[in-house]
Amino acid sequence: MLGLAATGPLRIMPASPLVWINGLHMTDQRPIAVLGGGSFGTAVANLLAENGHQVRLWMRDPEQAEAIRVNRENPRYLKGIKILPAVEAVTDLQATLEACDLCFVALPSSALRSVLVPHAERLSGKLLVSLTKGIEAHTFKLMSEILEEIAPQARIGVLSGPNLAREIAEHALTATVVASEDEALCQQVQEALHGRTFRVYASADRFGVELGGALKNVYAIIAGMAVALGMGENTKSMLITRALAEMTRFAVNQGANPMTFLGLAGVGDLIVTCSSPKSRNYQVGFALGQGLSLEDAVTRLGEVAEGVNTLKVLKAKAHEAGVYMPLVAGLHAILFEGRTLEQVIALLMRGEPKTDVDFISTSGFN
Ligand SMILES: NC(=O)C1=CN([C@@H]2O[C@H](COP(=O)(O)OP(=O)(O)OC[C@H]3O[C@@H](n4cnc5c(N)ncnc54)[C@H](OP(=O)(O)O)[C@@H]3O)[C@@H](O)[C@H]2O)C=CC1
Ligand SMILES: O=C(CO)COP(=O)(O)O
Repeated sequence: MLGLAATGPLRIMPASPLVWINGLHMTDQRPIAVLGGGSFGTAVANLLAENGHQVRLWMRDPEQAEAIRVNRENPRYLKGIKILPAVEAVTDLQATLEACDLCFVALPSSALRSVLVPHAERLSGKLLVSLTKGIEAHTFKLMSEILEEIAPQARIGVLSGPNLAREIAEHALTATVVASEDEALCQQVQEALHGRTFRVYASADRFGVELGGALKNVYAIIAGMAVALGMGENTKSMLITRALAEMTRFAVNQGANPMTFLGLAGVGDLIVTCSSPKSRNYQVGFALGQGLSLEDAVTRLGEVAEGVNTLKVLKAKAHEAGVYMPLVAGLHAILFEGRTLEQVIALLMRGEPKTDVDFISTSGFN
């Protein structure tokens, strides 16, 4: 059986069912796995299928898999989008991992570890690419760090950028970033996903790219809240710009490259998530701004909004690291410390004067 672990340069040609090895094309291409049958997993599975790949879309719920098999649609998470015939909805994770070498992981951050730990041995030597934009509670680990811990013999990367699942599925022109220290992995992911409407850039800053995707969710909650409260465009612009300053300041403190935050996975993803009512984190913020409790806002959404958990762990980590993050502290105070919005706004606006662009310098944590 031919696999990605074969020796020599290996290229998966886009829009072709052929695998190229050392200049020869072969037809027994291994399928690609997408783990997680939510909106993003489904959208990425369709992209891969459009490029000529056989895809195993793994999900835990047999009823949802059956619905996809019968109706060629994911009615719960991506209603109205036709799922291509090359996407096979499956529920046997062991068989999926045995069949595939390249695996995209689109599970919620709360589930990734528990789903994959029982299969740790099977992950050895595979290419594992996390699509998940979250941080593990208690450990503050990013998803690729968890993958690395579970499967030290695997090759690890992340994919992140301004990538609303529905827009990808509807073929809005979209760009993203694959990030890994493993250049060959980046190239393989680019070739597998690059297509007519989806462009994939590469980066070696896996930590920065992944952190950007996780952090921006918190600010999207704030942006949604601001819109629900009828705040203007000046406010939105101030929020996004100061959010970028704050997240970059934190990321630099943690060892990321600040330049990454000027790219698609930094400011790009921050803009789309803070501007679009299609973002689930924005929707949670909007509901909070309408007066719903956090619990009701999350229940009404019924989908993953990673920013809520990220807020909790980020507030604690920023405190521990001594990084100034007033927006994170303010949202945390409203959601978990019983402060009112008015109190927090007053505190933020009347804080001591600061310098504008201060966050690139590792010494200027103000
Ligand atoms: N949607 C988007 O636009 C984008 C999402 N992402 C990231 O992708 C990740 C997944 O989000 P998304 O696809 O949107 O999520 P959705 O809310 O659309 O779907 C969640 C999926 O996760 C499954 N799931 C939940 N818990 C478990 C578990 N314990 N074991 C197995 N499967 C589980 C759900 O299955 P079930 O129905 O059985 O509960 C469902 O298939 C998130 O980290 C998100 O930040 C990244 C970029 C864009
Ligand atoms: O990450 C996303 C867009 O890039 C999706 O954001 P939400 O999880 O808030 O929907």
